[in-house]
Amino acid sequence: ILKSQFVLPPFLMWSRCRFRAVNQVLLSEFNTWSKLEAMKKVQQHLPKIYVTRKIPADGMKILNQSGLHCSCKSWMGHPPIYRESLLKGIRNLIYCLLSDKINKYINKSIGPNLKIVSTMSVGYDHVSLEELKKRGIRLGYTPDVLTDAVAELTIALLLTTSRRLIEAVDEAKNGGWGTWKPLWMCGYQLSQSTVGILGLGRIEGVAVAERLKPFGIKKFIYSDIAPLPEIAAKIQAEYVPLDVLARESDFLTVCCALTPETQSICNKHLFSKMKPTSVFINTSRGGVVNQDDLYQALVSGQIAAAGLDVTVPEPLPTDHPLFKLKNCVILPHIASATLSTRNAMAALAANNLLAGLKGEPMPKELRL
Ligand SMILES: O=C(O)C(=O)CO
Repeated sequence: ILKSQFVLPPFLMWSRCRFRAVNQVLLSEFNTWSKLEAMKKVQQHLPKIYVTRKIPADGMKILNQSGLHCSCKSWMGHPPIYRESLLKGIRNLIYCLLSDKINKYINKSIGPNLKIVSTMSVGYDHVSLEELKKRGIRLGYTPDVLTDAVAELTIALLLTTSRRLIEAVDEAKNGGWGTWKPLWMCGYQLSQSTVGILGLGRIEGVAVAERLKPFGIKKFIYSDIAPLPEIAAKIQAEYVPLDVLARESDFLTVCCALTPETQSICNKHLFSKMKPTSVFINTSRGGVVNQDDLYQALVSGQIAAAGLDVTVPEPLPTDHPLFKLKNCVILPHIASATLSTRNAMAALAANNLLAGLKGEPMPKELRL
């Protein structure tokens, strides 16, 4: 009894305290749990943005600071997002890149939830417009902001190819540079030349021509689905059929978008019409060129040289025959790759997405 008198009261006190403490913990846990559940429910109904790659800072900043109620997930891996992750990740809004195929398979697995696609690119050949239209999905893209960067690189690629700069640097490094020789490393000159532009509808064509003009070009000619007199007037370019473009151009630069009409439009028929001194440049999409035909045209001397910033596939396998040719310069799709342009593209794509989320007109929306 003595023992229990001494032992019991503190035990009772302790157990009462313990009960209260446990009760409080349980209560607060219950509160936290119900808050979490409530948050989960709210989250479930929030619009969900899925960003398919680490994007330039300006774009992410706009998404993070939008103040809009939405949940935003990103694929942070360096290689492009895996198809399975893309299918799992996306729900209502996708911020994607030109390397992500948004086609019927994606749309099927997402069902009716997908509302907005915003691509950080001017090209949208990786997106199935038909599928988007069928499902009432809106599409934002990024024209204009990359025009200067693409035009600058087109000029750089054209000069590198026509003046054989890669070959010349290799020769200088590797002991091929002997005494000065009158006909060694001769290339093709821009002054007094005819420049042909395939696709003047996109403003890259005009931007390229404006930059080439100071080189003393004799004549600009262009081909497109139809004459574009207003645009052509800016650079005094003459509209010609495709065959004439091929026949007369000393430099033929491809600026058109990849569409079913332009798929493989640069093929053996076109190359066979070109001069053996002509230089072919493509900074638009690899799909506009039949690469086997281009290879044959280059090895047979049907055309002088080619400069490509785009290929099929991308990346082009390192053992591809085109890499073996000295008269073919291949860049890894870097036409828009300047920091300011990539940030501008990222910001525009973010603003397109947020405008779509608010149900407002996008700054740059493709009418489907
Ligand atoms: O934006 C595009 O479509 C590009 O190809 C970027 O270089």
